[in-house]
Amino acid sequence: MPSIVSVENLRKAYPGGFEALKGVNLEIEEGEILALLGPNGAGKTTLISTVCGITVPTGGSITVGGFDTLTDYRATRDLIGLVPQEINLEPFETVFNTVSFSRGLFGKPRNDDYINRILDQLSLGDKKNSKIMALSGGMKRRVLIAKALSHEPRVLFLDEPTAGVDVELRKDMWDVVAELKAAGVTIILTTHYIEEAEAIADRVGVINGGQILLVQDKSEMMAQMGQKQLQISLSEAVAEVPAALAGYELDRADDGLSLTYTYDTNGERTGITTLLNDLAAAGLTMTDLQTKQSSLEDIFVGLVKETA
Ligand SMILES: Nc1ncnc2c1ncn2[C@@H]1O[C@H](COP(=O)(O)OP(=O)(O)OP(=O)(O)O)[C@@H](O)[C@H]1O
Repeated sequence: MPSIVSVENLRKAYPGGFEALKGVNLEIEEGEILALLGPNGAGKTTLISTVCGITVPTGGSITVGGFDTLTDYRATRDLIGLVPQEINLEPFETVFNTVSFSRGLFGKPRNDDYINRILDQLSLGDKKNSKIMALSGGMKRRVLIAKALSHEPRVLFLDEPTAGVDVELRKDMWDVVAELKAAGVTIILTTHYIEEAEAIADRVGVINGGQILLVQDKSEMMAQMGQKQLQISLSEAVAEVPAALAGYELDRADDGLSLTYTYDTNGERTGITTLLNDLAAAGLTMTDLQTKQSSLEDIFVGLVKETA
């Protein structure tokens, strides 16, 4: 699939010298949902702002729909909708006008049918004449999405769409995102929530310290999550893994009191039975066994720790 957004060696140093982006490369495919996962201060908002032309990079280049964000700013900005983290709506304005004005700001001719369609799609149809101040927090977030879609962008950036939102509303937002994807919009969202990335993304990018550490298909991540670990507690510490068990690639704990065996739950055989027999044959006595499923969270925490 062709890239709709292409980010090459992107750098951003803020005045004062702090480098929030340190050479980011990222290809976003048309029609996908990409989740950018990263801890506070990782550079997610800076990356989005730079692609949207709000923040000027100090190095590298970005194209959107083939246009350069610096030399063809207008063309790229027209292709992008941005849903910001903060709710910044005019409280006394109606929902319809809020969204329709936003379209006007992009120089697009008035199109009430289109605005009504997105309001319906976001379940705001019956609120179109309500004032913003009369809406719940969840509805205000939907208005932000409607505003971002008002000029018919092809790419939608959602910056922490469900931060501070309750579980039910979060699921609601996930449904909205899935519907937008079905309507052909490419979606990039930033999130702290690993389960959010797991639930809705096609691909997941992990960002930390201004660098993209990994971008992977969610299904590949699922395959990684298929890995399980068996922790074997021993009655006596071992100084090293016995040579007879070398084939199992066991990890020895620092105190020598346990060994961890990693196996693939998707495989035909786990190898556990033979391992336990070989352990006994090597003269080791077990006091306990524990299994642990590695999750996207483990992968994420491990990656972020490595680069901390
Ligand atoms: N205008 C600015 N001037 C100086 N430093 C900034 C500025 N904006 C952001 N930073 C710094 O750049 C780093 C990345 O910030 P950014 O907001 O992009 O992170 P983030 O991943 O979006 O974090 P969060 O999840 O907390 O929103 C942070 O260390 C932040 O303090």
